[in-house]
Amino acid sequence: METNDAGTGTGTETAAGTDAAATGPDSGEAPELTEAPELAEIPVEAHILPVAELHLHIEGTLEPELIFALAERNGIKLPYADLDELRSRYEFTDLQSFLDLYYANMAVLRTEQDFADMTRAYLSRAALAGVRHAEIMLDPQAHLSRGVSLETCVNGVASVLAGSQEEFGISTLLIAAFLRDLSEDSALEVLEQLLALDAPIAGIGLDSAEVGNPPAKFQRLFARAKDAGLHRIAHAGEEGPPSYIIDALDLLDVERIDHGIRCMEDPDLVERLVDELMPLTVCPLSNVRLRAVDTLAEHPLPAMLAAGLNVSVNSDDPAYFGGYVDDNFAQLKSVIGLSEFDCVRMAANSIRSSFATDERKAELLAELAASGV
Ligand SMILES: Nc1ncnc2[nH]cnc12
Ligand SMILES: [Zn+2]
Repeated sequence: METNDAGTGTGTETAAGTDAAATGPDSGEAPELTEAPELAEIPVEAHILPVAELHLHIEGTLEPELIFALAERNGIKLPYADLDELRSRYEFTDLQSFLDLYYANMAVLRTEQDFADMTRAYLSRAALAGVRHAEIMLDPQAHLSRGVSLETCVNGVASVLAGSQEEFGISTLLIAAFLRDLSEDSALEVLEQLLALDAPIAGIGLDSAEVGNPPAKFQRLFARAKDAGLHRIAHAGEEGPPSYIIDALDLLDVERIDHGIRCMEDPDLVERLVDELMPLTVCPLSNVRLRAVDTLAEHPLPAMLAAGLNVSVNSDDPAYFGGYVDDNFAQLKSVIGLSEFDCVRMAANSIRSSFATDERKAELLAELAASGV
């Protein structure tokens, strides 16, 4: 088997080849992982609320153990000697410093089996965190640019999502996220390929380097997605200014804003978001690790709740940011004294703001009401 070097992936390449066989490992049945990745330590919580996870990048769930296991299976030489050396890189100064490592580590994802194993690992951990519905983003362009085909990444993830309710008790939807530091033409090309494949996607998202890549760049993409009957979400106001949130609403017609924390700098925008009940998928541990806020104690979430915004708690890239949804809730409780009432309120927000069917939402809200908190 060929040995590939990791560490060269980037979110700034143009989507290119789509033939995994050209650069991937030997074709044929992938061997099962011999060693199951160890789960992160699960905090013992008195109450784990049933929630919907609405902001989750599946590639951001690649735990260090799984990165090493997949590298070994695929004959890829990692630029880290061991787990400790890899973990020592998890000190981020901003979004881009994280994205560099996030894209580099994707080098270990070569086959459908790899994408399936990553997805299964997330769902088994998420079930313990109380996640009962998950809307999962996948970055197809980040795989195409490495020579991994759309079919490989989409089928690998989707094959596990298809059975997620039976296997993990989690209903799921797949969202194709587009890299905003690439061109709109590249995104449109990939969206057309996804539609031609009849890929099981419920919507599109917009992620990667925010500043300098405003929503205005992607108006044709979002119009096409709406035309195709797809849901629409976008990262906005994570590092970018409040005007990016306004433009995501006005120019992209999004149904949810991912992050959105910088809305608090614009009182008129806050009033509008409250009036429109616009969901904001907040990721507290992510914001601290990417230095969007200095400390959890200074996170705007309490002010957002006080303003009446429709906020939910999400994990973003849990393998990189120190925790899953339950960890986010636990730290919010212990550090900023978030009340049980606000936790339940945000759990209900997450369910109501999801793209699940009305029937599934009713089921989950009943489960939340019966959870005894
Ligand atoms: N927090 C984040 N912001 C923008 N793009 C991302 N891709 C993965 N995580 C992201
Ligand atoms: Zn995100």
